[in-house]
Amino acid sequence: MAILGIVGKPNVGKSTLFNAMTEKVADIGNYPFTTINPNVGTSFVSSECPCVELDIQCNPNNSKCIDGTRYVPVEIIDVAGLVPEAHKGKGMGNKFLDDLRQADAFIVVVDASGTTDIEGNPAENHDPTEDVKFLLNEIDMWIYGIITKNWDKLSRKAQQQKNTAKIISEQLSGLNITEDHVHNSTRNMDESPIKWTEEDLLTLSQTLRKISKPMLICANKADHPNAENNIKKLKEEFKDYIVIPTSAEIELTLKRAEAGNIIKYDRANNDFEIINDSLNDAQKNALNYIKEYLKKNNGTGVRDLLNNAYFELLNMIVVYPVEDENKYCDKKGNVLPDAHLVKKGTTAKQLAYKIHTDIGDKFIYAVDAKKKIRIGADQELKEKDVIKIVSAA
Ligand SMILES: Nc1nc2c(ncn2[C@@H]2O[C@H](COP(=O)(O)OP(=O)(O)OP(=O)(O)O)[C@@H](O)[C@H]2O)c(=O)[nH]1
Repeated sequence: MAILGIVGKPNVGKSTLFNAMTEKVADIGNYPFTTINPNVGTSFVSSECPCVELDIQCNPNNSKCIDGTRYVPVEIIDVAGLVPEAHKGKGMGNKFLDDLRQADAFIVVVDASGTTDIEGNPAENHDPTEDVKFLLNEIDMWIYGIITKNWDKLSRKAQQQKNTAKIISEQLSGLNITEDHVHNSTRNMDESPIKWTEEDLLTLSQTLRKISKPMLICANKADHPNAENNIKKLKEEFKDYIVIPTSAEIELTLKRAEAGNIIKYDRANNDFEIINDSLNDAQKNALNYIKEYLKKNNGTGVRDLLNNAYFELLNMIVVYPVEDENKYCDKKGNVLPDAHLVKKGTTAKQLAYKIHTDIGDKFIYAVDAKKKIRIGADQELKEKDVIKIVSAA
């Protein structure tokens, strides 16, 4: 499963966002945490369940379906400890970088209200585009640090063996950087690595960061009056990135009000209903303000953030393997039991391998259950496909 890391300087709202994403609510269910690490949590991406289109009742097993929306669990890491020069081991530098290594993609959280300076202290009119640049630079410098460790020796070895890409990718092992990535990134550089300048190595680090750590920008505290301008600025400055305005605070408030049986939160429609009639005026006013905010901004942005991270940035789709293509169920009769998040381009046979190595090894063909047609091993799957895999017994 692809893991998403939340990063950003202190006080931008990372913990608030992490809690808003990962705190359990009764409705969505109690997923056991897969790890005992307190900064790792389970959240959900959501997409329309095929039960709507097929007009059937589903009984999900590995995910939840609420009013036709399927919630598929994903893992989130709160990567705490980013301070300037974290790459040199300042603050919790090494822990920060270790967590970062585990993430397949990350959400860069910035304070769109401009009320925290580069180190996370209270400020006025701070420009959040600076924070994004600072974070990218930290990661570049971290990669640069790894590549250039023992560079003299390493570059000579690469030169002798005429296999620069292999040697650099080995040096960066654990970062999802392949030999091909390095090969493509060094295409325009001198053939002899011993001739590379510091600038060449920095550019290489940047290119490798872009390949190995896709990111999107979360413009948090979007509820603050100064946020609008800063969000515009972020979108203009980082045209190649997805920028999502969020109010983690409002999302967390709603989630806790839901857990406390004060409201019924209708996530799909960005609305809620108050179900507790003992609220005081201040509480009612706060909830009315939030209702207006949701209407005006199409929600708190937190759901968009997760969906964009998985469906756009990581290019994933949700597919539904079944064992009976007529009843859309597994052996026990559970209808549309499992939702699998897979990379766009995943083939029927690759899905078989994801379910079980044995099923992959003995794959014969698959069936598109919605269309009731046979599909071959190399057929690429589409969003919301319901697939039966036929394998040799
Ligand atoms: N207005 C507003 N305030 C927010 C929002 N999210 C977080 N905050 C506030 O910002 C402050 C910092 O939030 P945290 O979640 O602790 O920030 P952090 O990035 O985890 O900070 P560190 O733990 O120091 O790294 C708190 O006072 C939050 O209440 C938001 O969406 N809107």
